[in-house]
Amino acid sequence: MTSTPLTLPTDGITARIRGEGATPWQAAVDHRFVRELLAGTVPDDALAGYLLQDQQFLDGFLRLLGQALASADAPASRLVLARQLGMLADDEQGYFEDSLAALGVPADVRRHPPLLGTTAAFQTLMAEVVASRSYPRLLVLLVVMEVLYLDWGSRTDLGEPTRPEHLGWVELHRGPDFTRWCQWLVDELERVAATCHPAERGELVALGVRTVELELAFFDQAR
Ligand SMILES: Cc1ncc(CN)c(N)n1
Repeated sequence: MTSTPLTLPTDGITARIRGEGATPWQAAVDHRFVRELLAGTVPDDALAGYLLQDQQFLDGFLRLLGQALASADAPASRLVLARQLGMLADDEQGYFEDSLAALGVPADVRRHPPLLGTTAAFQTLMAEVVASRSYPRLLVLLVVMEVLYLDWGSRTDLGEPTRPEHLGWVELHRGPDFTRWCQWLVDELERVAATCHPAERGELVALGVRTVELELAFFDQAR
């Protein structure tokens, strides 16, 4: 269940983050919300509540990606990040709009959703890392946020949902394009972290584990 469709160097920083954050990582990938989403049994109010929070998370995530683009040390990296930003603005934002409408969330709630505690904590963490402009730190957050989602999205042992609101969220987090993006993020973090001082690598691992813990809390908040 903790396997990943990615190739991770066994002695790399990604493996260290996954190792030191193994308990919350595994709990998130096997969360009740994930199991019900993949089985197609998640209650509408739980999914709507989660999506209202995640749409606010997306705004911080876009800033994170935008700062990574600005901080990247190579033009080729900027192009990869720019393509992903475009995908999120089109496909992911479109999914939110269609699904929140299909779930019957009133327009005024969609416009002014409540901001819950873990979402606010995520926004604070993302803002802190954006302000640092540190490409390795930005990559740590992106790797955890994306690879953890790839890990649950790639599970095949929990069923296959049929409703578009369920399947759409799964499809955004699995498959060849998302896997390629996650592998690129991992490779980029490994490349950049290899040039960091060992003490800085230790700080990056701690930042990664803190992010894993917030991912678990985000699912707990939903269900
Ligand atoms: C909370 C959270 N973490 C990660 C992802 C994947 N981009 C997400 N949509 N939401």
